[in-house]
Amino acid sequence: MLYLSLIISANFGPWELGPQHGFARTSKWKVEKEPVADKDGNVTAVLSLEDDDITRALWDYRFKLTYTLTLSEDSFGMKFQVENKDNKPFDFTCLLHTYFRTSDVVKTDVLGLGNLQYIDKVKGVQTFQQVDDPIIVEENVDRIYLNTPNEILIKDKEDGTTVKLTKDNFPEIVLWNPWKEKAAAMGDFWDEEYPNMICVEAGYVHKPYTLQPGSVFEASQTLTVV
Ligand SMILES: O=P(O)(O)OC[C@H]1O[C@@H](O)[C@H](O)[C@@H](O)[C@@H]1O
Repeated sequence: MLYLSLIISANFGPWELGPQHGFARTSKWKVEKEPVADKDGNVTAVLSLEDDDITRALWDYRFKLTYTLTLSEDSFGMKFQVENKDNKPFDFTCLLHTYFRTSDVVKTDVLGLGNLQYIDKVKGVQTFQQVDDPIIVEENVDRIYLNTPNEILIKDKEDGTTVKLTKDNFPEIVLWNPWKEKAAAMGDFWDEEYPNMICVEAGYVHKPYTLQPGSVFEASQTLTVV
C-alpha cells in the first residue's frame, strides 16, 4: 500500500469565488527548506504559500500557509499551518487530500469511524449514523465523518498492510471513492483506478475555521505503516 498526499485549502469542494477546493492546491508553493535528512535519516521539507495578486483577486486576505513534510522509514508526517497576516479575521476550510493505494478496495477495512455521524454528499447532503466498523467501501461514497477520533486504521487485507492515520486538530474525516461511473466522468482520475484506491482525508471542512488577525492555526497528520 502506498500513499500520496495533496493539499487543498481556503475552500473544500465547489467554491463560488474560484476553483474547486480553492486555489492552494494549484498554486506554486515556495520551497522554504529543501528536503534534508537528519542524523536519524528522517527527511523534512518545508513549503509555503503567501498571498499575491492572483490570490487577492480571488480572496482578498493576507495570509501565509506553511506545510511541513517529514518522511521517516515507516511514517510520513504532515503539519499544516495557516497564519492570518491581515488586519481582519478570515474563514477557511482545509483538507489533506490523501489517496491511499490499495490492492482491492472491497477488501480494505477502514476502522475507527463506527458510532459517528456523517454527512452523505451522495445522498442529498443528509446526516446519517454510522453503524458498521470497519467500513468497507463498495459503491460511490463521499462522506464527511464528524467529531472523529485521532486514530484511524486503513487495512489492506489482500497484502496485509495496515496504515495508521493519527491526526491533531482535524475534526473531520472525508471518506471518498467515486466508483465506476463517476470515475469515468472525471478528467483527473483514470477510469479503472477506483478499485485500487481509497481516500481517507483528515480535514477541517464541516464548518469554516475563523482565524483572527495575527493568529496561527495548526493541524497535523501522520501516516505510519504498522
Ligand atoms: O477531483 P477533485 O477536485 O480532486 O475532487 C475529488 C473529490 O475529493 C473529495 O475530497 C471530495 O469529497 C469529493 O467530493 C471530490 O469529488
